[in-house]
Amino acid sequence: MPETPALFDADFGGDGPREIVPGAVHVPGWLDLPAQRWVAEQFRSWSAGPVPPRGAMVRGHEMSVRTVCLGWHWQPYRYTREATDVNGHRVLDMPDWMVRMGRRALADVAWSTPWEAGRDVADYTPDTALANFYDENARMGMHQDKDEKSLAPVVSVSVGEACTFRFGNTGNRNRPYQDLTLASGDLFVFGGPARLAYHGVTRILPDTAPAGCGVADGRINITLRETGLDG
Ligand SMILES: O=C(O)CCC(=O)C(=O)O
Ligand SMILES: [Fe+2]
Repeated sequence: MPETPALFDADFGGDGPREIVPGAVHVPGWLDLPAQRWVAEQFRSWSAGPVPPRGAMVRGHEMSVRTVCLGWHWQPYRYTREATDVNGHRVLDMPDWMVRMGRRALADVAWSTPWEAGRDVADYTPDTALANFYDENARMGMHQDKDEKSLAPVVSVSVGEACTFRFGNTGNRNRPYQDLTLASGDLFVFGGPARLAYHGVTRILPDTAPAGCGVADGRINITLRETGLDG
């Protein structure tokens, strides 16, 4: 009798979920064009304030990626309600649609690893979103998302130009890693054994934004996270 293929076999085919390593799943084309345009429009409205996108200062260097945060403001290496490293204003609230989007994402990748006793997809409640903008020269070095107290999965969506996304291991920023293309509309989820894997963006692929995605130049990426913080 032939073996039943596992859900995330490499030959799962087409544009379905692909497991990159255990706990990390890529879903190409998860958002359709109208949804991508809508996300791009939301990004533009957040950028109008109260806290504008900024390149965070990391060890004395301004990041080439510009970030605007919702719910909680991230700065190296903590979360605050006020953007004390920008203009001191409180960031916008986390929109409900993002919580729904996060739950939908976990459901669509059939997330089944509890990150805490009794916690699962139905009560995934991301309370911060880091919305990044990459121009064609922006990069993000290999790092771990480890300023959250919660080990709930990170849900990432991208709109605009594609990038080369490097997803590595939990031990260090070097090999083994895999380079994959994250294109407009793609979903990427990492949690469980991959939650603290090093990852980064090595380059933006010019002229790859699909017509009608709402972003002509550059790339928007939004990561939803649970901070595990109170108040
Ligand atoms: O742009 C991406 O796809 C990844 C962003 C990221 O790793 C982060 O914001 O921590
Ligand atoms: Fe990250």
